[in-house]
Amino acid sequence: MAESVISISNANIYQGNNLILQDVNFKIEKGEFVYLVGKTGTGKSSLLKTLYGEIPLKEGDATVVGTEIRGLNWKTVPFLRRKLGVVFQDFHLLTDRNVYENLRFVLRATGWKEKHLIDEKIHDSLEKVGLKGKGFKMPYEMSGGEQQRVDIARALLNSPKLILADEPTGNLDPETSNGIMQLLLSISKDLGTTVLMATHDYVVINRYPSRILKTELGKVLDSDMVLAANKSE
Ligand SMILES: Nc1ncnc2c1ncn2[C@@H]1O[C@H](COP(=O)(O)OP(=O)(O)OP(=O)(O)O)[C@@H](O)[C@H]1O
Repeated sequence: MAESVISISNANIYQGNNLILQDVNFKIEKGEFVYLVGKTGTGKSSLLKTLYGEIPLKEGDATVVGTEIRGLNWKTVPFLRRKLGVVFQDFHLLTDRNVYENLRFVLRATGWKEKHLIDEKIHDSLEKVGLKGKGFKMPYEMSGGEQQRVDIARALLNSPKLILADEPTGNLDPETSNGIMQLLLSISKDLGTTVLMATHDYVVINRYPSRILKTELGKVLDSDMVLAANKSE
């Protein structure tokens, strides 16, 4: 039987007291690449934040890379964060330190202490995103595309089984977006990493078609379910 990396059932997603998404049900298996689309304000980020433990899950159940999301607290969230990587639209890099120090900061915060292991992980991650030897660069010395690659390198540091990406190409020109998409797709294909990626970019989706989850009218719709329903008609 396939191994679900994300399994969410009967979940209601809130922002504070506001119900944003109702009765959310889907599974994502190991190695899948899935888009999350939907009009602005329909809850894509809220869903991702719930999956990485930034918004508490109050109703329903979800298991993400083997961790039960309901009932997570500030003590248990770091265990979840070590098993997944998050990629943001606006990179979230620390602007006062170079790339190496940005990555080292995350490794230290997730419990790594030995310098040679830290150096090895940073080297490997930068190599995977095509930035080998660029650890000395300051974020402001890099293009948007390069900063997004650093953000992805940071997400890869702990060899995660899952990457949650929130509009990772949202601030990039089409050619740079294309490079970032190819990188994310190769991470999914070559490393077997599951990727759930929120996007507005239908050019990207048409170029690299894959399963789509869509937030609409307070629900999450699943292209796999639509295909299955059409087949059985
Ligand atoms: N911190 C917050 N506090 C209260 N409400 C919020 C907060 N962040 C978002 N919301 C509200 O939650 C709803 C869903 O927002 P969310 O950011 O999840 O949508 P989205 O689909 O990711 O939008 P976008 O495509 O613009 O990023 C919106 O109505 C938004 O106004």
